Amino acid sequence: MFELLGTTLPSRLFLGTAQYPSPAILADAVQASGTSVVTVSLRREMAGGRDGEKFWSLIRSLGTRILPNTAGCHSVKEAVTTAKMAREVFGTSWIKLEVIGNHDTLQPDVFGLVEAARILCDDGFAVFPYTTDDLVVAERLLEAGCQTLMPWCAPIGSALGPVNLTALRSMRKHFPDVPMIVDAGLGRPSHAATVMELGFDAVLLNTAVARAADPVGMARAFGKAVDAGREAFLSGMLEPRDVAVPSTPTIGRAVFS
Ligand SMILES: CC(=O)[C@@H](O)[C@H](O)COP(=O)(O)O
Repeated sequence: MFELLGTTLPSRLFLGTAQYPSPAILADAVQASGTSVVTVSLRREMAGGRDGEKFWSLIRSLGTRILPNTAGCHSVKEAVTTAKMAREVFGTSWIKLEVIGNHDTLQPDVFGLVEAARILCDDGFAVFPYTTDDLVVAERLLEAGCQTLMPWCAPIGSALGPVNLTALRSMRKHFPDVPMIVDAGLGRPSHAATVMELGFDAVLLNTAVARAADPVGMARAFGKAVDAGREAFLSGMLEPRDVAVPSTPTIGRAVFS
């Protein structure tokens, strides 16, 4: 169980809803993963000309909490407007805030992010900011009113996994009480387990499941990896050592002469 902003979530895996081969596979993947939160891009789905209301109904029918996002927004104004539309469409004040600053890396524009976060927090939103692993930016987001952080793992869609474990470790250490969901760039279940072992509260991913050869199987695998990583974190892992330490007793060995 995961207590997040006064809500109890049964799973620590958040799943994106884009790029699945079909709506039926999306629904099956969500179920197989055990996720309790799905994120949906208002702007991208509308721009894609999907059958709007039909897609929103499918999302609502999944039985999970919905975390709308501002994916595809490149300015503060665009992100704020999209967040307000999402609040109306889905009846939630939760918003995953993305303000993209670079076309190639899809890196967040951290200046615009802080500005948009402040506007939305002041307007009563619970803002989940998609950010880098920069500690100063994280401080500014918290000062702006965010109660959660979503540090990146790697560029969106890259499947690279945690490219800067040292920075992620440092984020966790500096903000031990802030719920942190590692977002984007996870490619394999082992990546999810790795960040959960560091003590992060949850992970959010999309591409690695939606574009897998078998999205339903991959969704299930990610669900298990998130649980395994969390349990390992809670169980107290050994620190790696440079020297060998026998794992079987060395006293009382049989002597052959
Ligand atoms: C769906 C969504 O919100 C993505 O923008 C998110 O950041 C996931 O990234 P991946 O697709 O790399 O998992």
